[in-house]
Amino acid sequence: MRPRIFKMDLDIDEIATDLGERLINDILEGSPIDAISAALEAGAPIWYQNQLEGISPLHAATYMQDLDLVKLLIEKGAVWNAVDYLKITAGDIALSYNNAAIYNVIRDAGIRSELLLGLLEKRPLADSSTTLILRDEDTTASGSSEAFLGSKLKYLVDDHGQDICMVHVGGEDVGVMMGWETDIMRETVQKMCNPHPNASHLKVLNVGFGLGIVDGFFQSLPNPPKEHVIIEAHPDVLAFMRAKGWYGKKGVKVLEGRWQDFIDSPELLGTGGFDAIYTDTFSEDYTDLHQFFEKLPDLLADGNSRFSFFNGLGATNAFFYDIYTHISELHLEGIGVEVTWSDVDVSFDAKDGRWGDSREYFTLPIYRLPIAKMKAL
Ligand SMILES: C[S@@+](CC[C@H](N)C(=O)[O-])C[C@H]1O[C@@H](n2cnc3c(N)ncnc32)[C@H](O)[C@@H]1O
Repeated sequence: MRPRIFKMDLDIDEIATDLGERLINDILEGSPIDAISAALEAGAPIWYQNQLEGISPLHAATYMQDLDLVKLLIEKGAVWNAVDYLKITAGDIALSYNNAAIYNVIRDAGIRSELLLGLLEKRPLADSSTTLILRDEDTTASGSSEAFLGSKLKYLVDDHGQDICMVHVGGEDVGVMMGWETDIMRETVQKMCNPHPNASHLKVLNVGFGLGIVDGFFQSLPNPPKEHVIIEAHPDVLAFMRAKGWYGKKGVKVLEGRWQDFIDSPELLGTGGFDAIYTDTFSEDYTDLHQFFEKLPDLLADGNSRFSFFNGLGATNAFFYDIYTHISELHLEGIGVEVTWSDVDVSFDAKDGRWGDSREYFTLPIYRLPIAKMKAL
């Protein structure tokens, strides 16, 4: 029996390879949609990625800019987030052709499938080599909260004078927070607090201190917050905060621990709600962010209160970044919170050595900054 089963497996592999290669070639040669549809009906594997470049039928149809075929393939279950050997998705190809119609079809398929599956499990690695980038499992300090909170952090200033908080992950340094994000943090505080009807007595909540950049901007407002709560979980960051005098600042209250430990506690719920809430953690994934979103109705003071978060998931690929941005908007909308987005140009120093030898976790030229508010009833 065994050799025969083995032989059958081989045959099936060969047939799938043959049909898959043929399917992709036919698409690239412009075969009519009816012929492609018939090939799929006859068993040509829609999931196949060719041997030469690792492209899928969806990549091929997108290269051909054939909207109807793209729709058909999506309808038949094409893998919307397959990446070829160069880590390019069909969405990236549509983007490079500036083909909005095809791009939207693929992006919406991605959004639907992620919403359906409910959860985007693990934060993607910049150098992921799997096909399913959004679901990459990462148990290191960059993707596992437990591993991160048990790791040693380094605070340093690089050759460009940039402040960095670093963690060492499997042979490489990863920035937990880097000085180049200062413009993002400045803009975020401006957009959350200026103007605000409670500007003279703001109540602010920030989750994740890092380098203290965003907290520094809150403190630099013309009227520093009346109450400024900071939740921080990492012992090395807490030591840094103590050394920099944050525990003694007027109005500042440091809650030592994970936000999950405090989210339902009287320390937060007893404040009567916050005027501005920001969250920017590390090693957490979209699932955690989504859980935080769901607590917002209890945490925001009123219709003037604003929420923002570091929108950095998927930020090494324009297509995945767009998917995360849309999914967060849809989830926030689902809990009655509406988001407006603005762009922050972060391309200015991209080639200016801001990464050094560390992992590049944000390689896009534009940061999409969210400002969210409870919808008026
Ligand atoms: C990217 S940094 C924040 C940077 C900050 N926005 C700034 O302007 O400098 C992330 C911070 O979140 C902290 N952190 C990670 N997971 C956390 C959690 N579950 N609860 C609270 N803090 C967390 C990390 O220790 C780190 O200090």
